Formats: sequence, structure tokens, C-alpha cells
Amino acid sequence: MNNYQWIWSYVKKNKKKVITATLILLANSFFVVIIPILSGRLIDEVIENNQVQLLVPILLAMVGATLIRTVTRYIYQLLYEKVGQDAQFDIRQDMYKKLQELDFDFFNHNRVGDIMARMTGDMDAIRHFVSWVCYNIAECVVWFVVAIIVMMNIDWKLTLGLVAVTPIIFIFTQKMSRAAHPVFLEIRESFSRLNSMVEENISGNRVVKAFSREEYEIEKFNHFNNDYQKRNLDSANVSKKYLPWLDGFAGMLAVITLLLGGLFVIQGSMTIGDLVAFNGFMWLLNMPMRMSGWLINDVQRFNASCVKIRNLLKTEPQIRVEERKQTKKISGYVTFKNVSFAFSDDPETQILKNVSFAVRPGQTVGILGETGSGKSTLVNLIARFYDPTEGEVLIDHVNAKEWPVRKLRNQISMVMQDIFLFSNTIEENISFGKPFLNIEQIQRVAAIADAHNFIVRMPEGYNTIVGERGVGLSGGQKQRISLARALAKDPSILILDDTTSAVDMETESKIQKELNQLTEDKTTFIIAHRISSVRDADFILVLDKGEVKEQGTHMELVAKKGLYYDVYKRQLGLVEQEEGGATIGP
Ligand SMILES: Nc1ncnc2c1ncn2[C@@H]1O[C@H](COP(=O)(O)OP(=O)(O)OP(=O)(O)O)[C@@H](O)[C@H]1O
Repeated sequence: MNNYQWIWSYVKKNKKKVITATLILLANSFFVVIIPILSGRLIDEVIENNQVQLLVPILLAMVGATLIRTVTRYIYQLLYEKVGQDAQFDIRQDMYKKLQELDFDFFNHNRVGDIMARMTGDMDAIRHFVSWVCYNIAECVVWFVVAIIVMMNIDWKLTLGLVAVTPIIFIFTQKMSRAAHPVFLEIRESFSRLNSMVEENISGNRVVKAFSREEYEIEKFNHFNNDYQKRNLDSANVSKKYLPWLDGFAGMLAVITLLLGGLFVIQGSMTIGDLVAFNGFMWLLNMPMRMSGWLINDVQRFNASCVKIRNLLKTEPQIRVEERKQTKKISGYVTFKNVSFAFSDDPETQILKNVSFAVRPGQTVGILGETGSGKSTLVNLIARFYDPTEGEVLIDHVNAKEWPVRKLRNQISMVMQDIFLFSNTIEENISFGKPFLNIEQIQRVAAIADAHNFIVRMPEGYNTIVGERGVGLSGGQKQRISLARALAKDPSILILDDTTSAVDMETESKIQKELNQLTEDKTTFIIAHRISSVRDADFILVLDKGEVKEQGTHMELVAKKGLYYDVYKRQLGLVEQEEGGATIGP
């Protein structure tokens, strides 16, 4: 399918509007050509033949034709605009749906700025093509053809003289089109890079300021800005190279008309009125030639944007969000059977190696390990953000791949390490996974997450806007709101990835007590660096470079005197120092 067939698939639902607009455009061409004909008649009949009584009717006809031409043009312009806006609306919706469908792997490899450039600039290039470029091309073609037919009827010799120039113009437009295509692709790429850079700078503005790297960022921006400018200048150079020729040939038409036409009038084979009419038709031939260069640029911009948008729409997630046969509620059995995993961009490096364990509903699993040992990756496999490269993850004894992804994720709550709150009220943020919760239910989960007390002290309580454009929250406060959000979903499986790392130990133990009651029937995974966060778990997995090196309860692992015991000893020492030598038993 080429780009034109593709855009037609979005436009065809408005087929009637397109046909109506095109018919009006065709009818409009009658009023476009009638005006030069009337001006020719005015010269021949009124001035040459002295038929003064025809002056007013001809003038009225000219005014009427101009009026109808203006009104009908306005109508079809509006219709094309509506079709373009509808197509843009549908494509934008498809893109947004696609973005919801795409998985972690896609977002790992695509920059936000690049995606935003597609959703904005590229979308607009497509709307511009349907709403403006299409009818301009149609106008150019129709007016050109109609003008030629009428001119042939008036004087075929002079018309042939003018038409002789058109093949040269055709060759130039073809050359320009070929030269412009790669340049416009590069412009779109460069715009994406510029957009991504600015997006990253804005998101990371605090880091930039903290490291006083403003100058470096400005230099970096200038580099991308220069590149974007250069690409645009390249496109201007293509235009500069060809447009003067197109303009020049278009200008030659006037010279040919005056030269040949003048000669014919002197010879008496043509009337002055016909020559005036011919001259009036000149812009109908001129305009398509002059416009062709600009239209080619717009068509190439459309093609470049189509490539970017269609590539996104064509991208398939590795994990398909489609309905499979399992539809029952999850009880919470989680089993890893010889699971290994590598990211798609680095298949050689195994992030998880031969991981096996089994959890029953209601059990709590602690996961401990150095940073980068694969803890987050392991829990990401449970919610199917990725699928294992080897082995199986079983949920309720059924391969996770057999579960419909949305149903599976609906029953799993995850508090991720990178906390993201939407620019919305605290209430809406907490009930994000389970809309229509009443305020009592929201307050209950907030209390369990030890968030209720600080929320009610905020200016608007639960209606306080947080997130990007809202009030600032501390790291610990954000963690507690996101814990409340996870609990609000009342999941069968609860995953807490470093959820209490930013809260003090006292608050952590308060939260744990509350959680213990709430999670009696849930399977809970707690990833933590602090022994205190996992010591009460039913069993603990100790990860080292993607392998489960130790597995057991706190007491068993301490007794084993292995990796876990080393961490325990180190942390115990720290606590002892903090508490002035008080001993904490296993
Ligand atoms: N998208 C990715 N592509 C390639 N490698 C990745 C990706 N995400 C993580 N990794 C790598 O996978 C390894 C495990 O990462 P993971 O986030 O699971 O570790 P972790 O144990 O949770 O670490 P931390 O305690 O710091 O959160 C790391 O070496 C990391 O560099």
C-alpha cells in the first residue's frame, strides 16, 4: 500500500464530501474561465463593435461569475478542510491507541520527543495535504485543462505555442520532486531529534541546574538547532534551484502570447478581444506552473510524515494485548520454572538465569540483591511487561502467556521504582486503577499506606492537584500515594518495588503492619535493599547477577551464613551504630 492508498483508507468514509467538493470545484472552473471570455467579449462587442447596450449585462455577468466563483470556492475549501480534519482525527486516535498497545520494549527504544513530533508536526503535514494540497492540485489540473480546451477553441495555433512549454515544466517538476523527497525525510528526522533533546532538557531541568550544565545544554541544543536549520536550508536550496526555472517558463507564456498573439492580430487572424481573453487565461496556465514547485514540497513533506506515522502504526508489540481463553479470577499462585531473560537489544546478556521458585496465594516473597541483579526485571515478567526468553512463568498454574494481558494486569498491582503521578487530584491518582471508588475507600487505602495524615494537611486535601503541574511532594509522600494507588485496585498479586525506600524505618514498620492484615489473601512481592523490609516474608529470594543464589526464610538464610547473612550483618552493624550499640537479634 502506498502513502496515497493509505491516506485514502482514512478519507474514504468521507467519500461523499470529497465527491461533492470535487464536483463543486469542477463547476467552479466554469466561472473561472467565463471571466476572461467575458472580458474578451467586452473588448470586441462593446468597444470594437460599439454595442454599448451590452456593457451593463457583460459587467453584471462578470460580477455574478466572480461572486459565484468566490462562494463555491469557499464551500469546497471548507469541505476539504473538514475531510482533512476528520482524517487527522482518526489517524491521531489510531496512533494514540497504538501507543497504549505498545509494550515496554517499544518505549525502551523510542524517545518521547520523537513520538511527540509524530503526534504533532507529522500529523499536521498530513492534514495540510488532505485539506489544502489536494484541492490545490485538483484546481491546478482542472483549470489548466479547461483553460487549454477553451483556448484551443479560440485559437489553436497560439494555444499550441503555449502548450509547447509544458513538457519542459513537467521535466523540471519531476526533477524537483526527486531532489526534495530525501531532504524532507531528513527534515522530519532532524525535527524529531531536536524535539527529543528539548523534551529531555525540560524533564531533566533539575539535574541540569544541579550540575550547572546549562551552557553545555545550550551548546547541545545549538548543535541540533543548527542541524535542523541546515536541513531546512537544504530544502530551500532545492527550491531555489528549480523554482526560478519554473517561474521563468511560466513568465515565458506571457511573452509567447504577446508575441504570437500580437502577430495574429496584426495579420487579422485574431481579434483584440480574443487576445485579451487569452491574456486573461494566462494565469490559469501560469498558476499551476508556479504552484507546482510549492505543491511538490508539500507532497514530499506529506510523504516524509507518512513514513514516520505509518512506521509507528505498523509497529507490533511483542506482547499482544489480546483476549485469550483464561478469564477467571486469579488466586495468586506464581511459579517460575527455569526462567531466563535477555533484553531484545542485547540477547547475549542474560539478565535472569534459570530462576525457579513457587509462591502460594497469601504468601509474601522478599527479593533482595545488589542493584542491577535483576529484581525489577523478575517482577516485570509476572505482569508480562516482558516474556521470558526461556522457561515459563505460571500464574495459577497456567502459563502467563495464556492469560489475557489486560485481565492479568487488572489483578496485579505494582508500585514501580520510578514513581509517576498524573497531573490530577490525589483522589483521582489513588483511584486510577479502580475508578468510581468512593472517598471512604480511597481514604482507607491511603491510611494503610500512611498517606492519609499528610494528605488531609494539604491545602485542598484529597482534591489537591499533584504531579507535573501540581504541588510538590517529597519522595516518601509520592511512594505512599503510589502504594495507596496499588492497594486501591484490590489485586490478587501485589508487587512493591523498593516502595518504602524513601520513608523512615518507623513509617515503614507502620505500613508493614497495616499491609500484613490487608495482604492475608494476596500474593505479595517486596523488593527491597533493607533487611527490615523483607525479614517477615514467608520466603526470601537472594538474587546475584540474575541468579537466585539463596532462597528461604529470614532465619534460614541467617543460619546459612551466605550472601544474605553478609548483608544482614552489614545492616545490623549500621543499626547498632545508629542505636548506640543495641543488639538486634535475627
Ligand atoms: N531496557 C533495558 N535494556 C537493556 N538492559 C536493561 C534494561 N533495563 C534494565 N537493564 C539491565 O538489566 C539489569 C537488571 O536490571 P533491574 O532493573 O532488573 O535490576 P534491579 O536488581 O532491579 O536493580 P535496582 O536494585 O538498582 O533497582 C541491569 O544490569 C540493567 O542494566
